[in-house]
Amino acid sequence: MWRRVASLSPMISSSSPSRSLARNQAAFGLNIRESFATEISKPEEGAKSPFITFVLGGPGSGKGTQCEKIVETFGLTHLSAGDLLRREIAMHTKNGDMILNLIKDGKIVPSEVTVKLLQKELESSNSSKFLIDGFPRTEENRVAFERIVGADPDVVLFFDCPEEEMVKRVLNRNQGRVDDNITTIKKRLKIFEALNRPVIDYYKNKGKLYTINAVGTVDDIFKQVLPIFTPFEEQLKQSRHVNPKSPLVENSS
Ligand SMILES: Nc1ncnc2c1ncn2[C@@H]1O[C@H](COP(=O)(O)OP(=O)(O)OP(=O)(O)O)[C@@H](O)[C@H]1O
Ligand SMILES: O=c1ccn([C@@H]2O[C@H](COP(=O)(O)O)[C@@H](O)[C@H]2O)c(=O)[nH]1
Ligand SMILES: [Mg+2]
Repeated sequence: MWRRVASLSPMISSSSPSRSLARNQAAFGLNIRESFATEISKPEEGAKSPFITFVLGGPGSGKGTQCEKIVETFGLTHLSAGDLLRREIAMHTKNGDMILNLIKDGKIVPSEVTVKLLQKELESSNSSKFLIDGFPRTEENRVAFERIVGADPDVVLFFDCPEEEMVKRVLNRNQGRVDDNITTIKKRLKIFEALNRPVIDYYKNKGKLYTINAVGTVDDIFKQVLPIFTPFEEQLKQSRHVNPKSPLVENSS
């Protein structure tokens, strides 16, 4: 579905993003002029663009939980950026130790690393509809994805949750994550406000953002998610659905 078309370096021009954003990113150890040579992919000639949903929200806002329900119902392929990074740690790849140290500290992994992991998953998948969970974390991530992968999201979900609820959920999560402790959570919340808010605002201005009140039961929250995908039903139907219970599966009789 995808083909590599060019290499890119440097990735970000000096004119974007804004100076205040640059200061924010620098404060959290990011280098907005980070330049790297990498491959740009584009959907193959004649192929339909994939349907991409970005799933945003603070730590513990319920992104992963709601993604599971979206997958069950609509058959999108779930790509969690955090899970891909944790897999690198578990597999002791060359970036594993660096990723572990950043995650422990609640910091953002360089765009090149995360975008390449996502790109690999997108390119090797037979699916044409994706839920990209926990990405982009920063404006730099967003620009890197657009330029390297060559795709824009169709939908951006933002799970809006008060900090104290997020902290409570993360501390009760019990999945053995190295970043589920109060010290790291405080850092992640700060980084979320400073670096992810501008991304949320960007998609709001583009009319692509759907804000969901993430307080309530999992099912109540999903009731807000369901109608967001209704206008895309036809588009989502055109690709194969993995779940036979999906309301979007065409009747085979
Ligand atoms: N609506 C909800 N009410 C109460 N608990 C919830 C709700 N949704 C999810 N949880 C629980 O909160 C915890 C965090 O949820 P989840 O892992 O889905 O969040 P997340 O946004 O993916 O977090 P992270 O960014 O840290 O990966 C989990 O233990 C999950 O079971
Ligand atoms: O695009 C990304 C996604 C994640 N990270 C790092 O991983 C942790 C955990 O991410 P979750 O989405 O909460 O699973 C996050 O705090 C970052 O340290 C990243 O750098 N870039
Ligand atoms: Mg998650």
